Amino acid sequence: MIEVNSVSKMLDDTEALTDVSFTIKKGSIYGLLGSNGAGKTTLLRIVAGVLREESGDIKVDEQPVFENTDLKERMIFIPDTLYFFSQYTVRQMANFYKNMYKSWNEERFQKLNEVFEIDVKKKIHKFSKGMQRQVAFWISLSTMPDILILDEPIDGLDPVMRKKVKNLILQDVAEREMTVLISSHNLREIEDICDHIGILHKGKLLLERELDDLKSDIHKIQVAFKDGIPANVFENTRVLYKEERGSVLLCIVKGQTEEIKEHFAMYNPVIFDMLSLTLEEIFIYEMGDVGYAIQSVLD
Ligand SMILES: Nc1ncnc2c1ncn2[C@@H]1O[C@H](COP(=O)(O)OP(=O)(O)OP(=O)(O)O)[C@@H](O)[C@H]1O
Repeated sequence: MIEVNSVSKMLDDTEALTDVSFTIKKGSIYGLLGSNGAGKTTLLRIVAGVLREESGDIKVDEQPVFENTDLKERMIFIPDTLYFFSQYTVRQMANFYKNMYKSWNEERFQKLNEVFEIDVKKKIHKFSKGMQRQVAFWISLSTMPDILILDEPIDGLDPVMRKKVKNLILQDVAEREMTVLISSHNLREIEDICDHIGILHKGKLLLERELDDLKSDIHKIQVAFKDGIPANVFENTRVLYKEERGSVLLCIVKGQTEEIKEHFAMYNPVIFDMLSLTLEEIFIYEMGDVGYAIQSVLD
C-alpha cells in the first residue's frame, strides 16, 4: 500500500505540490491525471524516493521511501525521459538490473522477448524512442516489481504495443498483486487500466475517485413529457447539467439508477432513456461540480 499524506514540495520558487494526500491499495492501478506542469512528475519522483518531500510524508507498506534501499529493490520507476548507459546493449543493461534486483526473473526476461521482438545484442541508444521504451518495460517487468511507477509511459508506443504493455501490466496486477501508479495527461489513454483516478492541477489534488463509484453514481438522461417539462421535475435530485433540445430534456444527474428512474417515472415521461457517460464526460461534470472547467485541466 502506498500512502501519501499532506505532501508539499517547492521547486525553486514554484510550489510544485501543495498538501497532496491519497492512498493506493495493494494490487490496484492508480491513474494520476493533470495538465502540463500540474506536478505529476514531481509527485511520482517523490513516491519513487528520488526526490524528498518538504512536508508531509510518503510511506510504502508503512515504511518511508526516501533512501530506503530495501523498498527500492521492490519498486521500478520508468521516467518520462529514459536513461540507459550509452554503450550498453539490451543484454548488458538487463545484466545490470539482474545484479541490482534480487527478484530478477531471467526466465521471464527470455519469455518477454516474444512480446518485445528486439535483438538483445544491439545497443539501446541506436533504437528508436518507442523501441527504447519497449526495452524499459521489458527490463522493468523482468525485475518482478511489487510497485511500478510510470511517468507518461505509453507515449511513443504504437497502438499494438500499447495494448500488449497494458495487458502485461494487468496480468502482473492480477497474478501477483503488483501496485501501479501511472501518470498521464490523457484520460482516454489510461482509463481502461486504472481502477482509481486522481486529478492534479497546479500542484493540488482536485478530485480522486474509484472508477466504479464514478460510473455508478452519475447518469445522462434524455426525457420528454407530453405537456412540456414539469416545473418541479428536478426537486430532490442532484442535477449537474441540463439542456433543452426541442421537447427533449437532456440532463446529467447524480444518484443511484433505481432512485433516478423512480423519480422521473412520477412525472409520466413519454420518453425516458438513461445513457452511459464516457469517463471523460464524467470528469467534465464532476469537475464542473467542484468549480473547475475540465478543459483547462485535461487535454
Ligand atoms: N527542476 C525544477 N526546478 C524548478 N522548477 C521545476 C523543476 N521541475 C519542475 N518544476 C516546476 O514544478 C511544476 C511541476 O512540474 P512537473 O514536472 O512535476 O509537472 P508535470 O505534471 O509532470 O508536467 P508535464 O505533464 O508537463 O510533464 C512546474 O511548474 C515546473 O515548472
